[in-house]
Amino acid sequence: MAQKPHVLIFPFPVQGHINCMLKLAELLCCRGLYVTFLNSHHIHERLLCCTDIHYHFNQYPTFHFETISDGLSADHPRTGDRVVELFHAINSTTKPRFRDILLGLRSPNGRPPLTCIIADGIMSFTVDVAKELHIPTILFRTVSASCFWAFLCVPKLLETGELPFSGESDMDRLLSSVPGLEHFRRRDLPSFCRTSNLADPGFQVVISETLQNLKADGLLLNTFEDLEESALSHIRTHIPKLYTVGPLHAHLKAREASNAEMQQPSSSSLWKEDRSCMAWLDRKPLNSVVYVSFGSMTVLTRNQLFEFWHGLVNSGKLFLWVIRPKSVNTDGDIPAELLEGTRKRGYMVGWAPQQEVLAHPAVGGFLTHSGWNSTLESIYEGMPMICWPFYADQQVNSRLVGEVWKVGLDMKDTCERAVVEKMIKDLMEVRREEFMICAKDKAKLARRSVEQGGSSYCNLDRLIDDIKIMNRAM
Ligand SMILES: O=c1ccn([C@@H]2O[C@H](COP(=O)(O)OP(=O)(O)O[C@H]3O[C@H](CO)[C@@H](O)[C@H](O)[C@H]3O)[C@@H](O)[C@H]2O)c(=O)[nH]1
Ligand SMILES: C[C@H]1CC[C@@H]2C(C(=O)O)=CO[C@@H](O)[C@@H]21
Repeated sequence: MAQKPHVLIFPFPVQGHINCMLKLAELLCCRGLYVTFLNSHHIHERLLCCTDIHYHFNQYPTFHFETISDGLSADHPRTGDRVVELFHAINSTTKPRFRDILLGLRSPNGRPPLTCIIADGIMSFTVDVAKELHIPTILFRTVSASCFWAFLCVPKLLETGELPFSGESDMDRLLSSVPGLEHFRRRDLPSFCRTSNLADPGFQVVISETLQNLKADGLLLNTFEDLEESALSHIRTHIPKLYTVGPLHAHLKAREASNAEMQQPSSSSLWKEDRSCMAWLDRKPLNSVVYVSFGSMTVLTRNQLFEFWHGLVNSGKLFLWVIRPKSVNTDGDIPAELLEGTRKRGYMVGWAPQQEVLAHPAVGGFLTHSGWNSTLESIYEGMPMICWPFYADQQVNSRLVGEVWKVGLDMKDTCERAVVEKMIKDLMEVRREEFMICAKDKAKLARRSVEQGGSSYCNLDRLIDDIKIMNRAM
């Protein structure tokens, strides 16, 4: 009889990628598959220091962590503004070492040989290395289907002359030459497209990675059919083997709810969660608090910090704000009215248990950078959003929120205090009803997708069946 399948999961080493790929790993372990999860040394150390992840995964005898260098020094900030350095380091250091890891996993100690790889779609070198060793690879792109579609359309946009555009010119012009991008303006394209220089390294990396994704044996997306129907149907014309299995955090929760033996989900935070904010929320009225977080990679200028801060204080609403260590320079004087407004109505933490915060009855709105995990977590909780995208896919996601799903407001490209104040008042009071109707509707669809018989539930089954077929063919 064939041994159980063994999958190597290899995320790009940043928080937003680790979170959803660990959820996938756990879902596969629940179904009895062997999983080796390949972390960078840096990420792994942070996880060990900030979470009980080792203890949590001990419940799965088929799970195993491996580590590899990301090629950067320990003190590199690994923030969004310096992500190109991470790409270069991975290319020069991680890529050659990845081959050795695969060779070692062909006959690992006490575990079956590798059946296939599920690697991050932004590291498509994995497909080439695996092909050499005759190992199938499914890529997991952790962005929205809509963003992935926008990336796939870049060659067409170049051909029709809609790209490149120079500087900040005519940013509100709607795109018109490519099907599936009708709702998007220039400013809603991934931030890497905001360049007149086609040799720009950020632009080059993401576009060439996206085109390379077509050579994998399949593509996984952390989304669900009812949320991004149009983008998904366009992608399928290029990639028929497409598995939508999201929202993964909810998918795992649903499996846990139906299996009394499974432990509660574990945190995979790279910073220590400050749980004191939960007690603060417990003392606040229903739907009264604006939760503010810009994710794991955003950096703010001092001016942006103060604009947001004034806007929040002037809105008169309660707010819980995550200010990640080293994400902004907070040295120097802080205006007295901000300190006073925060003392009366605010609470700040370095890192929060975000999924629990979004599920808390006191929270009524989310001011977010529109990272894809945060967007899905908010959708799942029926939480309306104000979006201030920082970079990459976030410009696309915030347009989906404001214009396509109508579950909030897109504040992109400004954070003037008056705009922040007005949008908070609109979200929490003036236009609350209209946002809540759409948000509740999307939340219902999200929950249905991960229940037995739902699209993501069935697609995960299909993924596992396909992995079993690969295993038999070995
Ligand atoms: O105080 C906090 C703040 C965030 N989170 C969690 O951290 C994750 C953040 O992920 P995401 O919202 O996707 O943002 P980034 O960390 O910025 O993620 C990167 O990866 C994402 C997936 O590809 C992209 O969408 C983003 O643009 C990219 O910056 C989420 O699961 C949050 O729940 C916490 O647990 N506590
Ligand atoms: C590091 C960022 C550059 C591109 C990556 C990405 C993707 O297109 O897959 C999305 O968000 C970021 O985390 C990645």
